Amino acid sequence: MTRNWTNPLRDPRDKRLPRIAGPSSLVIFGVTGDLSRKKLMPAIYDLAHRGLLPAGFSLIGFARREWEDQDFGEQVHDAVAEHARTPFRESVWNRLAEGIRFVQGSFDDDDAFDRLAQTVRDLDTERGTGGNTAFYLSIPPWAFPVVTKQLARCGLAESSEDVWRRVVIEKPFGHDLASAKELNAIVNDVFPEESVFRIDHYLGKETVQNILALRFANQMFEPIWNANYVDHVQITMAEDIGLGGRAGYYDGIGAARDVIQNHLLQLLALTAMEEPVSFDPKALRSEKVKVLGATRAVGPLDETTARGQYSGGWQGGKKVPGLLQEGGFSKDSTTETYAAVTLEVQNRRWAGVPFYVRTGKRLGRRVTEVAVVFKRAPHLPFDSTSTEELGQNALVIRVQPDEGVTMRFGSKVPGTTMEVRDVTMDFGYGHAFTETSPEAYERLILDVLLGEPSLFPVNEEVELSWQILDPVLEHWAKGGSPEPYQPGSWGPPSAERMLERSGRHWRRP
Ligand SMILES: NC(=O)C1=CN([C@@H]2O[C@H](COP(=O)(O)OP(=O)(O)OC[C@H]3O[C@@H](n4cnc5c(N)ncnc54)[C@H](OP(=O)(O)O)[C@@H]3O)[C@@H](O)[C@H]2O)C=CC1
Ligand SMILES: O=C1O[C@H](COP(=O)(O)O)[C@@H](O)[C@H](O)[C@H]1O
Repeated sequence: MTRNWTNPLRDPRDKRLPRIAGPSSLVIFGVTGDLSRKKLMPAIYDLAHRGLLPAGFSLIGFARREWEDQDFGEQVHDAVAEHARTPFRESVWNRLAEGIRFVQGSFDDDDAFDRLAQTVRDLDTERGTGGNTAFYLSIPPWAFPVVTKQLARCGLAESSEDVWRRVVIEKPFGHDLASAKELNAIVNDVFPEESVFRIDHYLGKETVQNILALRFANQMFEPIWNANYVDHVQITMAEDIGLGGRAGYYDGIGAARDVIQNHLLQLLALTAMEEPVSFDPKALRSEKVKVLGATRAVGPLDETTARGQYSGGWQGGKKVPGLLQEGGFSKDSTTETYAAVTLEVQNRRWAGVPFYVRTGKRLGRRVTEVAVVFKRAPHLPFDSTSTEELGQNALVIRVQPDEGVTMRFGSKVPGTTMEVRDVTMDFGYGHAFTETSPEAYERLILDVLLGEPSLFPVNEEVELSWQILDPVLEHWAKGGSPEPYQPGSWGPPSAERMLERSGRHWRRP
């Protein structure tokens, strides 16, 4: 017997309200993993709490542990208690718990997948899920093909007119262009492209979606959003945490594959693309494909890129290990934890404008931002001493943690002389809105259940992103070890030199 989750106060005709998913269940592979515990299970609870899950919604965990449904339920409970964003409500939890099931097995275990297929059928009968099922592959990238093939073998990948089946694949999708193409072929052999949801959780962030609103809902930015006015763009994703506990995934992958190939190139695409004719998923993706197709890494690569690895030292008053001392990393690992690349979008709008992208672990602070830095005014009718403290105008999209937008420009310093100094004007989500942002995974899981594809990159985007990055990765592969950098710093010295060569500097956000 299932109960309805829908909020009776909601008017289904109100277009501003999020849609509620139809009858369905979600299977998570890798439920004992970091992502599932910190993000996926809490996001499902948050969706339930907001009344956005359908009656009879069911959650199936698949993992190697010898668990019963109840043990898995306890794991979900603990993850929710620790990481959910909405308050814990017994009534919400009880309804969610009714639909929690667990299937024990490993990826090469045919019997386990057959049991999974039976569980999906049982849930349709018991809870009215309609057999509609999304399979979330929150597992190491090497396992994407094997799990996809298992789903095909046991008939779980087959949709029909009445029943949908969707697969959600985490990143990184492949480790270079050739392997991404191979993986796409395997996945598309099993699931039609419209049933494949490749996750890039940055696209689920409000502040990232706001890039398009900022650019295309306003008149004042677009006229100057081009090479005539923009000097360069800096895209930064800095983290202060290290990689303790993540060696199994990260060693051999590194910062560029982990983050630049996906999140940062998506940020670049949204910043640089042309206006889509509509917000229809096809129109949106086609503009992203065009801009990624025009993007190249600029050389000579030993001057225009930088690659580093954090060493041991002091960070925030605490002694922290270097990457080579973190558990599970090989003692001679050449995996980079810092990567910076110079890119150019080779079209009329952006010709000659460098896009500098960088990411790193154990940096000075956690911050993600897109900074569009403008050219200097062609003429300054002031004494040179009056403008000593005037920098370049900039528009900074603050993705996180202090979400908002900053505009930097020169202003007269109050007083009897004409002195101009940089000031900033801020828009902050916390001040401007009473509404809270859903967590990225919450939005994306809901979109999967709704079959709404706009926020998921298509295979062409993934492949073009590898095409951009591959020459850099090949160059680095020839070059030996990454350069060490101090924890709490802003990366290796080569990253500073990379910009200094053109008289520019990285921002210190
Ligand atoms: N963690 C994060 O912050 C983010 C992760 N991602 C992506 O999410 C995915 C998962 O990452 P993460 O959670 O960190 O990885 P973890 O290493 O923490 O988890 C991997 C999961 O896969 C399971 N697993 C591994 N091998 C098998 C097998 N042979 N049979 C059954 N289960 C198996 C593990 O089970 P067991 O416990 O039995 O080993 C575990 O549950 C990756 O693709 C990653 O790129 C994306 C964005 C952020
Ligand atoms: O995809 C990833 O993202 C996280 C950072 O996510 P954020 O939303 O907190 O910015 C990063 O730590 C991880 O290495 C990477 O796989």
